[in-house]
Amino acid sequence: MKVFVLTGAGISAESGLGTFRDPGGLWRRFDPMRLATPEAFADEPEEVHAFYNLRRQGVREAAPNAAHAALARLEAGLAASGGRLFLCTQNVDDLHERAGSRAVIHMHGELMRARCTACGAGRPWAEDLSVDTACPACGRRGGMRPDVVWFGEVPRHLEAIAAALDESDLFVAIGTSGAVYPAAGFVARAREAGIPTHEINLAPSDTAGLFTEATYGPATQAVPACVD
Ligand SMILES: CC(C)NC(=O)[C@H](Cc1c[nH]c2ccccc12)NC(=O)[C@H](CCCC/N=C(/NCCC(=O)O)S[C@H]1O[C@H](COP(=O)(O)OP(=O)(O)OC[C@H]2O[C@@H](n3cnc4c(N)ncnc43)[C@H](O)[C@@H]2O)[C@@H](O)[C@H]1O)NC(=O)OCc1ccccc1
Repeated sequence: MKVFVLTGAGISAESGLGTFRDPGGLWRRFDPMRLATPEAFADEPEEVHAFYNLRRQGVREAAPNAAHAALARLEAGLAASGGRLFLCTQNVDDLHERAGSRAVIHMHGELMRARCTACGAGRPWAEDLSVDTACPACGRRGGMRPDVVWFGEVPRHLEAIAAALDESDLFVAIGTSGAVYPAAGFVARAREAGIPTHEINLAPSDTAGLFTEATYGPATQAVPACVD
């Protein structure tokens, strides 16, 4: 059995990491166009660094929850039975890995990594960034940025994602509102290919109508219930 799982901010909500669009969500409190675009970084780098330093601190202090752990078990179980889990996340936190998941595709990048816009070198990065931070590779200051995908930038691994999606036997979306593309378009692609689709979410998402099955409830209860 080949299972494709797409996760969003909802799977990390019960680990204390805010979602984006829910009441009190990040994009309800901050303007994404002023913080999560390359233009914003060019205009107000210190403001963007302050925003991501705050979120990076939140990720350091968070712990994976029962939903992350259930997916790590599913990965091992499918591998043991000759199948495969393809775990694609929109999340920039590292809670899937810290729960024991081995193969995690971060289509929107990783907050615990930084990249130099001058030489392109990327590396793990757990501390704050600022305009004075020097790139350990080329030494240039002011070019280090969070290694995440901002609005208007091309998401990562799109070819591998499309290939895995097309050959999967089941598509599952967990904790995502279906508001951001191209990720929000995956369920339609799976449906067009005749692949069964299952939504696991606190409430119906913007693309709820495209799923053949749905389980609604907190991820820490719904995901283990579906996996075990
Ligand atoms: C706003 C939207 C309309 N805009 C877009 O989609 C744009 C533009 C666009 C492109 N195509 C379009 C088509 C139509 C319209 C617009 C577009 N897309 C882009 O710019 C993308 C880049 C988008 C990536 C931006 N970066 C993020 N994050 C990283 C940074 C950062 O984190 O700061 S997006 C960010 O928001 C996205 C959505 O958030 P969710 O994870 O779904 O979270 P949300 O809060 O919305 O929902 C939470 C859900 O969980 C549920 N929930 C809550 N608690 C729980 C709980 N306890 N248990 C279970 N569920 C729970 C809730 O009910 C809710 O449903 C995530 O992807 C997340 O990564 N790039 C691109 O298109 O490049 C070109 C291209 C594309 C393909 C090929 C070639 C070229």
